[in-house]
Amino acid sequence: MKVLITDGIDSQCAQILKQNGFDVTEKPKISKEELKEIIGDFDKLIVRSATKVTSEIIEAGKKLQLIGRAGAGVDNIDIEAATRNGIIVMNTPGGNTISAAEHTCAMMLSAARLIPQATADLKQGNWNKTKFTGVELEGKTLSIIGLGKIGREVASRMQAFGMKTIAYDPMIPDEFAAHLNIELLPLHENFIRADFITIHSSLNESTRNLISEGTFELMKQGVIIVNCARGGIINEADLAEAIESGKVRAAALDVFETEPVKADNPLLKLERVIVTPHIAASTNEAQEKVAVQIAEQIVEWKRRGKLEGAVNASAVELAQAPGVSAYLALAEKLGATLAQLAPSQANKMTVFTSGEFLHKFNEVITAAALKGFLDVRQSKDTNYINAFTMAKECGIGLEQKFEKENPDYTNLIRIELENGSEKRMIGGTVFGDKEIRIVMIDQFLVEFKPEGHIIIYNNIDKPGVIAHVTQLLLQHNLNVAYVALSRDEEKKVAMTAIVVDGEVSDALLQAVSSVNGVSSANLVLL
Ligand SMILES: NC(=O)c1ccc[n+]([C@@H]2O[C@H](COP(=O)([O-])OP(=O)(O)OC[C@H]3O[C@@H](n4cnc5c(N)ncnc54)[C@H](O)[C@@H]3O)[C@@H](O)[C@H]2O)c1
Ligand SMILES: O=C(O)[C@H](O)COP(=O)(O)O
Repeated sequence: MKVLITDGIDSQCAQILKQNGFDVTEKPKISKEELKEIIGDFDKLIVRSATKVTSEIIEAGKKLQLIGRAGAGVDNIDIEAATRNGIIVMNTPGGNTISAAEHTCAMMLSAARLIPQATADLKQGNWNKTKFTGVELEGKTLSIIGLGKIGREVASRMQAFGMKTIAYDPMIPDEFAAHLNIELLPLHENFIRADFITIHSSLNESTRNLISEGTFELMKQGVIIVNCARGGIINEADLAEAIESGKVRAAALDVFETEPVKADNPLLKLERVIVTPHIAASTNEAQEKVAVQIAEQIVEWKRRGKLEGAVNASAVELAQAPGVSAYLALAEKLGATLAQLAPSQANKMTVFTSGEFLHKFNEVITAAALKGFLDVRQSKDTNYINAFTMAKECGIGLEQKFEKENPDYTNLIRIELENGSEKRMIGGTVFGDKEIRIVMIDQFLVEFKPEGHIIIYNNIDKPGVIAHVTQLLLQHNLNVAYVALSRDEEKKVAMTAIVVDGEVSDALLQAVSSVNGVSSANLVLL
């Protein structure tokens, strides 16, 4: 319950958290050295864009469970490192959308009409009416790169100015854009057709340097460019050149490759560039909204386990769906059982789900199976956030498959683990709401509750084997809770799972393995 708040986050954030029993420390101007030194004491960190939550900070945050971003962009947080360490990263979608959209429109109008330059000039005592001749927006084509929450708000506002809106966003369907009166076009066509371009995508590997030397060549002479999304999406050196050459008439920038922007940045020296210091979200309204939103999201998560705004925890979000928890418990047990049955070198896992209900939970079921498996196989903590990264780091190849209906079970989870030629398989289901059962191991159909100390062995199907084994259990004073027997009549082999009421010693397991006809005996602890 210890939360560290850095950057200037509205006081309502701390207030709400304190009212809900959190122990809050506010350090608005913390250095990266101090952050590294103290982060180990906190389980939650809340930031805006100034604090760089690097992998170094994340590794130092031994108790960290959650990094909250009071805002939209999470590019100042090393999501990969957070995910590897099982830490939830959440932002506040929508909290500052309107402010950012309004700022973008203001920047576009200012760039078109040279308002900041004219203001500065007039304040110096001049009266230059011709120097500040601008361009109209009416009838011009505006290209929106990134048609997310802010992009859409900008579109509707600029349509009111009579602009034609086109856009590029690989995640948005044509019909959705058409419904907003926006024509979705390939990226290069946006560049070719636009009179104005505004950027509203996140900064990611596909958008870094999205606008650079080669793309300026495609653009119309005299295009106006606005970036209130993220520095790094437009290559600053190339933009400076394009402005100097006249290709770009004007640029309006709220964000920069390096922030705070350095005084010698060539863009700052260009008359046709207008700039603001990353303030698109800096309104009283937006700051209140994101502060309250992040605090409430954290309280909801802690109080009711409800996860909202997480950017790296889709499996955790799915795990909250009604009816799925018993299947997750089952998947963990199946993973843990397989980890104890299969040879240690086995490294290719396939998780099969069948049944209509399980279809949409494939991902979280796989995360649960991996958690169960890795909890047994390795010492690091695994959770639904880092399960996939952990599996990759352990060299486990992973496949998820959805099978057709199983004739015997409405919903079934099966996991296969392979090691070259050898393959082990385990399957289970849930009876009613919460009765979890293992129902198959390899080719054998069984049925037992995966709980406690379980001896599982294969044997030649002949008289006397079970009698011999139960004799050994008696000698070790062990009560049998449950026995599940199954056989492969064709191959004349059998499999037995015996749930016992106490601990199984190595000596007993060795003795069971040595019983005539038993080919392998394993102890499974669940
Ligand atoms: N300057 C500021 O103060 C300020 C304020 C708020 C948001 N932002 C930034 O604005 C951006 C948009 O925020 P939002 O809330 O609308 O986010 P959003 O997630 O709603 O929208 C982002 C959109 O970008 C799209 N996208 C991803 N990769 C793309 C690509 N290669 N090409 C085109 N589109 C791509 C996504 O599909 C998504 O629709 C973010 O970068 C955010 O950090 C800046
Ligand atoms: O992504 C965002 O939300 C904006 O860039 C705002 O950043 P800020 O919270 O540092 O103003």
